[in-house]
Amino acid sequence: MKPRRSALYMPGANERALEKAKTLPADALILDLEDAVAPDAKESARERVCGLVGEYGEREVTIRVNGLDTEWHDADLRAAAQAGPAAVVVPKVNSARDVHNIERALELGGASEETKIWAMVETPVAMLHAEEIAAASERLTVLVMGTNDLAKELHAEFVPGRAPLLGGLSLCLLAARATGKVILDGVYNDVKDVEGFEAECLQGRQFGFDGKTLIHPGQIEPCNRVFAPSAEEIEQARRVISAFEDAKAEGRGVATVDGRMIENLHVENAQRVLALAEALEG
Ligand SMILES: CC(C)(COP(=O)(O)OP(=O)(O)OC[C@H]1O[C@@H](n2cnc3c(N)ncnc32)[C@H](O)[C@@H]1OP(=O)(O)O)[C@@H](O)C(=O)NCCC(=O)NCCSC(=O)C[C@H](O)C(=O)O
Ligand SMILES: [Mg+2]
Repeated sequence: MKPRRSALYMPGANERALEKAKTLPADALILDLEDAVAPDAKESARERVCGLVGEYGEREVTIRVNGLDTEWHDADLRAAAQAGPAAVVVPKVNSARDVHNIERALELGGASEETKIWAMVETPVAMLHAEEIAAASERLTVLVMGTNDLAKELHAEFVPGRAPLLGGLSLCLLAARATGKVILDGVYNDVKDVEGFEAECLQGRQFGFDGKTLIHPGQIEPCNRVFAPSAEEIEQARRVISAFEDAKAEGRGVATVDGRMIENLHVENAQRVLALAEALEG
């Protein structure tokens, strides 16, 4: 299991941030050529970012290219295919056909099979097509929520608890789980609001997201903490597995731990918790 608790965006035009990220403990990095880069800096940012892909050690390094309907998209994908990041992050993916076009462009650009597609889902159409997007390709491994664009398109307001966005978040989560893909939550814009940020991480985790996308180094530590299993959860997972093993040895398919029923499905959850804990240790 590959931990994706935290994925930090870095503007591709910001040399200082790109340098600083070499020492930041985010699980994944998203070198951004889209929203955070002004039009007249797109080409220099593309060159810089593609040259930096190998500079961040073990972490998963991805490149966010410009959207399919922009003048920069084709050149971004060609350059990314050659640079060989862990994934290209493509904004505003709206259909299976979009995914197929990205896949074809990567193949034509000579991308290695190791370079995956992370599709950003951030429009009303994408919410309604989430399953076909997620299922469109084996190369597509991760869905990434774009909650700023989604709120804009919905004419929704940002409110604590994100009630206006919950329908879209749920549809994308259902699509990710139905197709066996990883899914990352959207960004939290107020980089000074630590409490609000942590509450949103917790909400994302409780919903079932695998991790969250971030915009500032200060968001990494709380995000990694919230999305990692706690010592109590690890201990509980071990107890669940052990109680079920004992029950099975006695010919029973059900056990209890602290008065709660344990069946095979709870064991699968416990195994997932332990797998993530081990991946984080290792
Ligand atoms: C949000 C920011 C503009 C805040 O910038 P600033 O006020 O300059 O931050 P600080 O002074 O607190 O920075 C402290 C140090 O940290 C470095 N830094 C800041 N941000 C990053 C980063 N993202 N990665 C790496 N390093 C970073 C600064 O350089 C300072 O370093 P030092 O000088 O050594 O102390 C800024 O944080 C920022 O630009 N964030 C990223 C914005 C971004 O990428 N936006 C696009 C992605 S989000 C998106 O597109 C949403 C999605 O599509 C949707 O629809 O929802
Ligand atoms: Mg967006």
